[in-house]
Formats: sequence, structure tokens, C-alpha cells
Amino acid sequence: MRPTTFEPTAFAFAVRAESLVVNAGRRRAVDGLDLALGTGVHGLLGPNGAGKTTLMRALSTVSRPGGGALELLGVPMSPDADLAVVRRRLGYLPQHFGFHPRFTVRELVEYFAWLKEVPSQRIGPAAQRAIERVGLADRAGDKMKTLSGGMVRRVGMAQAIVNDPDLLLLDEPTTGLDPEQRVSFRELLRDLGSDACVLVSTHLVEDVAASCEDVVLMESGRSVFAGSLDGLLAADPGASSGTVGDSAVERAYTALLRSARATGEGA
Ligand SMILES: Nc1ncnc2c1ncn2[C@@H]1O[C@H](COP(=O)(O)OP(=O)(O)OP(=O)(O)O)[C@@H](O)[C@H]1O
Repeated sequence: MRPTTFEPTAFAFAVRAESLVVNAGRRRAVDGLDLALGTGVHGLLGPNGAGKTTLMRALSTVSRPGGGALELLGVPMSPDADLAVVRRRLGYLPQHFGFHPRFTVRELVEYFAWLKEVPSQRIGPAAQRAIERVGLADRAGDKMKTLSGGMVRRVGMAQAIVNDPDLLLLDEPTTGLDPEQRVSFRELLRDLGSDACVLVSTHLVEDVAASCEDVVLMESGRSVFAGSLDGLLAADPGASSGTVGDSAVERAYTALLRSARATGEGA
């Protein structure tokens, strides 16, 4: 559990976007997206190029919105917004996690805690707890360059959660994890989602089915579905017409995308 706080929560949704536009280079990669996310674990699905990473970058304050409205943890992302207020309470695992190879795991996680302005006396214990939560306590003193790809991903997760964020953004977090680690990771996600807003971008629909309460499905920069997993399954317009896919969620995903492409509409 996170330490008790008496700070009131002054917002209904950790993320609120209305007609959000985000540009990636010259491309309008997020194009009129509406989104409202509160506490819990939310899955972000969509094909390659749908705009998921671009959306994540805007939600993590790395990119500025190019239009529409975006509110993070109750703070409107206006041009003069104080981003430090939001960043202290954010965790972000980018799709490509960069690190200094000579840092040890502990040094790296402590460094991120410092960047996020965790009080100095809490940095050591916070880093230790985050490293334990991702199952790397026995490698805490090892240099980053000696870790496997899956372990590096787990350190990326540790740095994202070291400040007990209220808003946690994970871009393809399970890439490179072995099956046992994926199962542990899903447990960790459910735990984190009990008191934070967690958005997980993934191509693995089984991760979504196992740990997410609801799903946002993106296509061409827009949301074509937002709702519960049951809602996703029920919204499958091709359920009776033999849509391809190995699981019910995959079939619903494929059918909804095809339907959205056929109508050319976002939700
Ligand atoms: N720096 C950039 N310059 C120009 N276009 C870009 C840039 N970054 C992304 N794009 C384009 O923006 C669109 C959305 O890309 P984005 O990376 O957000 O998609 P994604 O849903 O995360 O895809 P994937 O599942 O493959 O990671 C794509 O058409 C991509 O080619």
C-alpha cells in the first residue's frame, strides 16, 4: 500500500481528453480523441501506427497537445501549465527505455526517484521496494549492461513505479518478458490499479483479458471503442460471421477494427 496521504483528490478522472490532437512529426497521429480514465487498469489496443505511443507521449507530458483539451490529474495541459506538478505524480515506461549501461539497477531506479522529486530520505527505501516489486532484488547491485532484455524491461517498470504514481503509463511493458514474469507482471498491474490510474498499451490481448478492467481500442488516431471487456466482446459485430482470431477477445478486436475501417468512423 502507498503511504497514507491527506491530500484531497480534486478530479474525477486522472486523464480527460476532448477532441485531442497530437502531432508526431508532421503527422496528426492522434486525431480528435475523447477519453476519460479513472482509477483502475485500462488496456490500450490498436494496430501498428494507430497512435498509441503518440497518445502515451502526450499523457506523459513529453509531447504537447496540438489541439483539443487534455487534463492530467486535474491539471489542464495549457501552454503555461506547471508540468512539474504533474510529472511528480506520473510514472512512464516508454516503448524504448534508454539507460546508462554502467549504472547499477539500484543507482538507476534511485536516479529516477530523484528526478521525480521523491524526498531524499525516502529515495533508498522507495527504490528498494520498486526493485522488489519487479522481482529483481537479487540483481539490484548489478550493472545494467549485464542484464537480459526482459530484466531491462523490468527495471524500466521499477523506475516507472518508484514514486507511487497516481497516473502510470506503460507502453508495451510485457515485451521480452518470459511467461512466468508475464503472470507476475499481471498481478503487479492489478495491485497498482487498486489506487492509481494505469494505462497499458499492448499488442497482447491476453494481457488485457487477464488484467484490465476496460479497454480503449484505437485506429487511425481515434478511439473506435472504449468500455469494459464484456462490452468489447458484446460489441463484436462479426461474432456470428466467423471473424479470424484465436480467442474471443482477438476476434472482437479484429471485427471492431474491420467495422471501423469499413465505416471510416471513430467512436
Ligand atoms: N517522429 C515521427 N515523425 C513522423 N511520423 C511519425 C513519427 N512518430 C510516429 N509517426 C507516425 O504517427 C503514426 C502513429 O504512430 P505511433 O507510434 O503513435 O503508433 P502506435 O500505435 O504506437 O504503433 P505501434 O503499435 O507500431 O507501436 C504512425 O503513422 C507513425 O508512422
